[in-house]
Amino acid sequence: MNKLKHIAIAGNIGAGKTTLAKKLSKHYGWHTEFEAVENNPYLVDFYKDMKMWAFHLQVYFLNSRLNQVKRIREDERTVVQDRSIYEDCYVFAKNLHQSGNMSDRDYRNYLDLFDSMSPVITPPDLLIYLRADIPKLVGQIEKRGREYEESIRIDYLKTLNQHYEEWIKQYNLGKLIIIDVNQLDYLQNVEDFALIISKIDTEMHGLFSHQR
Ligand SMILES: Nc1ncnc2c1ncn2[C@@H]1O[C@H](COP(=O)(O)OP(=O)(O)OP(=O)(O)O)[C@@H](O)[C@H]1O
Repeated sequence: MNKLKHIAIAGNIGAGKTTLAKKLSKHYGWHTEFEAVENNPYLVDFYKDMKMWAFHLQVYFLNSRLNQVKRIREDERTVVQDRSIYEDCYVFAKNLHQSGNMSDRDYRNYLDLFDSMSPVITPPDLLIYLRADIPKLVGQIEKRGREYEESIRIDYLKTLNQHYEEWIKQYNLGKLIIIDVNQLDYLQNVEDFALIISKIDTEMHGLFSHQR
């Protein structure tokens, strides 16, 4: 059996990471590490003015995610993490730079900081990427009704999705499961959740599980 100690769930805003992390935690008895959303001192300002707050927010997320990675490593339990540190850098920061919301010098500064941190970043044993198209993301963002997310534009979600696909195509730091969640409702539908469990069980116990 392949022991999984650190599982990370990756995916765009509204993909359903938190819901899945909670369900997996209940099913397997895994401990959870969630994103610090409510106490985030920059998120509300960032959505009002991305150009002004992009760098501050990215540094905040990078630090908070590094602390998560350290806690997970020190924890004896198996932990499921809601979003990996790689997404902050290779999806969100990259997207903000390419869209002109983060200047060249801020982006270089950020990448240097990420490089300096990289010796202490350990990748998850298993990464579960939730792939979702724009209508699904929009539907779920609307459903949860966070006021500060009302200003999110379709373009922003689209370019994030493109960066997600580029990143996942070359991801080779550990086991990877890609789940297309467009037609799934693993919160309400037992069969949909069972499908995900069977994929994870295959990685843990399967004859054909392999290191990518
Ligand atoms: N590195 C980042 N750069 C910019 N925004 C970020 C970053 N990381 C997280 N966020 C923002 O923080 C908020 C919370 O993250 P998100 O909604 O993706 O998590 P979640 O609530 O766990 O999502 P899910 O619906 O998949 O459970 C979102 O508005 C998201 O855009």
